Amino acid sequence: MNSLIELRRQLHQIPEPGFEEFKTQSYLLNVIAALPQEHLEIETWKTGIIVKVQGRTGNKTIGYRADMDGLPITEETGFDFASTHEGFMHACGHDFHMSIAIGLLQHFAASPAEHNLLFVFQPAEEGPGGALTMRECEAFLKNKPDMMVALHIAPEYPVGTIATKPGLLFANTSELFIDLKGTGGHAAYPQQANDMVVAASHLVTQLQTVVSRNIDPLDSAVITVGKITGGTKQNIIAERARLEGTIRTLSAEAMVKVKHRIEKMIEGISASFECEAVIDYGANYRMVDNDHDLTEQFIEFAQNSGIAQVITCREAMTGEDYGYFLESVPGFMFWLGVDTPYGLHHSKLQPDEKAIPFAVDLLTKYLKHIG
Ligand SMILES: CC(=O)N[C@@H](CCC[C@H](N)C(=O)O)C(=O)O
Repeated sequence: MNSLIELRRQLHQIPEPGFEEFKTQSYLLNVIAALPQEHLEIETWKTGIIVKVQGRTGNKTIGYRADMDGLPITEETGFDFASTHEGFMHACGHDFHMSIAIGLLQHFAASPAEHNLLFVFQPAEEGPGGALTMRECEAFLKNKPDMMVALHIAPEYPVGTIATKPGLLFANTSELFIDLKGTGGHAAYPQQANDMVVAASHLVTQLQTVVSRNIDPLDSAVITVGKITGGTKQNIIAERARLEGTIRTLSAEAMVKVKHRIEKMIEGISASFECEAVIDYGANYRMVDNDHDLTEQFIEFAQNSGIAQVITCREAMTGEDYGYFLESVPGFMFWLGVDTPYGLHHSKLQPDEKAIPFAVDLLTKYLKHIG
């Protein structure tokens, strides 16, 4: 199992943006090529990989999905195996997700299950959402699974704990990009210009009222503006500003309402600041909707396994393009405890590597059990 920790550390050093996971793909292909090949069919799709393990009877196919991309974060863990890609980091656990998938592949390539297994190494989870097109690719469709399983690391739970629930687990998401264009000018002559830094500041403040004033308090939504850019120099009034953010809702109706309110606010900003305002919603992820029966069966299995603590958790406002797979194949996702004080997308995220052999053990047993 130490080889899996080493593998995770290798992957951790080469985080790459979505659809640019070239080194990651090549590294994984080499690892997979070293496994017993007799029962394997390996195909690539863009920077992703799909590996089928032919089962003993092959009467059904179970998909296992691991995402591959990193995030534009400068790592501050102090690890001696920290990212070698400046400004990029595996800060959402995808190095763990891939390592666990390889651990399962190692086991089942040597000793196939009753049923077929389809390992889906999927690019671009953080954006723009590789699952949406990968679920339509030939390598996936010709072996379309009867059910799918995936996990996500959870910093807040101890190693040995998993958490999930039937039904809604992760939110609907929409990216949010707003471009403002006014008139630039000399800092000393504001009357001749139309300042987009001021317009953007008003807009960010107004956006805070959408959730508090327009969404049913018993429903939930989030609007986060994670990045603002604007202007060119401290003594030049900014001609342009750009807001980049994300919207999260637990219902499709709330997403429609939030977008409607944002559009109205943009009209208002545009009128009051006499500027152009253009909105783009980027990638929209479907909620992760866990199949009731499969999730309950998995919870029961894990509770009886004697190796896992199981928590029935609440839904989270995180997003996952795995929701696209679950739209066409029944299945579920669960949280895997990795016990670190730093949250997902944090530059100091240090998940406990003991979670890797734990997850491989639990899922090996589960994938045999459901055969
Ligand atoms: C688990 C996780 O952190 N997922 C990401 C998904 C990103 C969705 C999209 N790019 C967006 O920002 O809306 C998340 O931020 O929840």
